Amino acid sequence: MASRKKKLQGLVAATITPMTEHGEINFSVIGQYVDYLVEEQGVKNIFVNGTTGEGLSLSVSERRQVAEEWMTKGRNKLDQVVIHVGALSLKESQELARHAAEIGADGIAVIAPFFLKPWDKDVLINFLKEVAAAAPALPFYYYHIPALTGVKIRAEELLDGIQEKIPTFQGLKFSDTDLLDFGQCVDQNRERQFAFLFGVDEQLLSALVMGATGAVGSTYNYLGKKTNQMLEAFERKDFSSALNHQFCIQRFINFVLKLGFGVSQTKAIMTLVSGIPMGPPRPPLQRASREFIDEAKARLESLDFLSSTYLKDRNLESCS
Ligand SMILES: CC(=O)N[C@H](C=O)[C@@H](O)[C@H](O)[C@H](O)CO
Ligand SMILES: CC(=O)C(=O)O
Repeated sequence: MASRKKKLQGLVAATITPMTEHGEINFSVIGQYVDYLVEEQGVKNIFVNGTTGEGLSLSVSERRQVAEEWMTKGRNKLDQVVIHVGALSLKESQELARHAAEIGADGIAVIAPFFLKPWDKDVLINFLKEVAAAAPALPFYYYHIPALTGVKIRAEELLDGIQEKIPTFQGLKFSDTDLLDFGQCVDQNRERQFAFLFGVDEQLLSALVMGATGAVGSTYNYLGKKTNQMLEAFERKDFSSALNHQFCIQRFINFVLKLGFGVSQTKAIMTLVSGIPMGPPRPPLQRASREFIDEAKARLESLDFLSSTYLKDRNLESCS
């Protein structure tokens, strides 16, 4: 049985893996990154080596080192560190799961294998079970991201009876816009203490209404503070101000989505907002264009997401 420490709640930043200009991992800024998340964004949970962290583009050895560095630098500062250990090779995934347990992580998460794919629920559960069994004391989260894995097995179906197969199952990270599926995951598991973590940042408010207990996302790296204000408004049942916060966040995300938004752009935006150099992404991803950076910066400023004194006197559609 997994050690039932406190349930993973609130915002979880999907960490970026900082890189040098030469494409090597830049471990030296991770300590600063932890402080930035905690102090500037009010975010104390992280999800390491996921989509945003380019986990699948790193070698197993790099993934181990990145996880270790976050554990070391996060000690006594972060609440929970969840390590994504999904891989195409079950062996590698198990190795990473065992390693996460050894270094004292708070949980592991796994995506569906996406090259030779599981074709139905039982096949997928069997794969996940083998990974979970390699870290029998760690809470296990299934990371549902069908648009990227191509594995479209509904989460609701997967969760049906999952605890009998995977005793350490503790929750779901749901990165999809199907709120029927998400709502049914919550509705059908009310008796269980699962964490329901939503992963589409621009739609989080709707997921909160549907019962989300928290959220994992890339934008919480730099919009954590803003999103926390939305969570607080929701908690005190001030839905109109929660909606204002969500619309404000949407205006930014909508803007960058139209320019073309992914991991490379997340790295550029985080560099801009935090001042911590995140570096380029690893191929096949390409660094964000100069035009993207300039436009994103102007937008961040106009929404008052970037502290900029010179803009203060202008007529802003400020969100604060
Ligand atoms: C595909 C992807 O990376 N999704 C992220 C998490 O799952 C989100 O945090 C998005 O980056 C965010 O919602 C913006 O679309
Ligand atoms: C967003 C997210 O959860 C990830 O990057 O894996």
